[in-house]
Amino acid sequence: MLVDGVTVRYDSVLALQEVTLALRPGRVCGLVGTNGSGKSTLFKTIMGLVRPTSGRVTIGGSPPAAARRRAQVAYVPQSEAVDWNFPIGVREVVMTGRYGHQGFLRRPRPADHVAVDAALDRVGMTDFAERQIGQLSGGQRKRVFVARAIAQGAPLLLLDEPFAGVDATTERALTAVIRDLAAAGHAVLVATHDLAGLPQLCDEAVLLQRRVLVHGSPAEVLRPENLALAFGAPPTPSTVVPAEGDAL
Ligand SMILES: Nc1ncnc2c1ncn2[C@@H]1O[C@H](COP(=O)(O)OP(=O)(O)OP(=O)(O)O)[C@@H](O)[C@H]1O
Repeated sequence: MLVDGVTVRYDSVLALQEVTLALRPGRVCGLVGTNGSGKSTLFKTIMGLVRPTSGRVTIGGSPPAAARRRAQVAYVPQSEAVDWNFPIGVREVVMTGRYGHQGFLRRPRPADHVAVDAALDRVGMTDFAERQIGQLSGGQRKRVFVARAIAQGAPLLLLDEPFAGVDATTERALTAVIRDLAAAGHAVLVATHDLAGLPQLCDEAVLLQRRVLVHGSPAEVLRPENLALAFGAPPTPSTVVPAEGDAL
């Protein structure tokens, strides 16, 4: 996946400026920045939901819309972007990740059910498969949407703040799932505000502030002078260094 010199404007707001980023199979790239720094806009642009003012995105050499039609990219949006009152069960949500595999009639085949069961199992949500999504906790909802992305089997996974509002156990579990997906050859871009968790989660990270301030190893991104560039003031050490013995 290549984001090549992408600039995005919403009327008078310059949300992204000349952003260039390549994601490679088998690697997790963290996306870090303040509120409003353009992270969600970058995801939406990669998905083809927002059109760049200039520059372009290619996924496997194709434009985003074509990549989406071929189920080449899976997107887990921020929770606020989902209508939780929509009457749909957990299993059905995960099955929507299989649409790209089901042809025009969208009739699930045995392989689709196998993929959905495996994905639910992978995120520890098998026991909740028949629940309505509106009856789940915030952390359980995150797991369901990650399961949908897993079931889709897309080479490129985009996760917008999967750890927002989840407890430490769920964050560890989701981190392990994301690492496994990379080990299986997926390219993963994950937005997170959890700086302390970056070294466990990512192979590389990007500091975004409308443009790419730094792109490097987690350790490089976490250098105080780099964080000061993005966040304005040096963060306290506890936000940078994982606590000793914290086996995330
Ligand atoms: N549809 C829109 N119309 C106008 N401006 C928008 C729109 N969506 C986002 N913006 C603006 O673009 C900028 C980037 O927003 P974006 O949602 O991409 O940031 P973010 O890094 O995802 O923030 P957060 O961490 O709060 O989710 C912000 O200034 C925001 O107000």
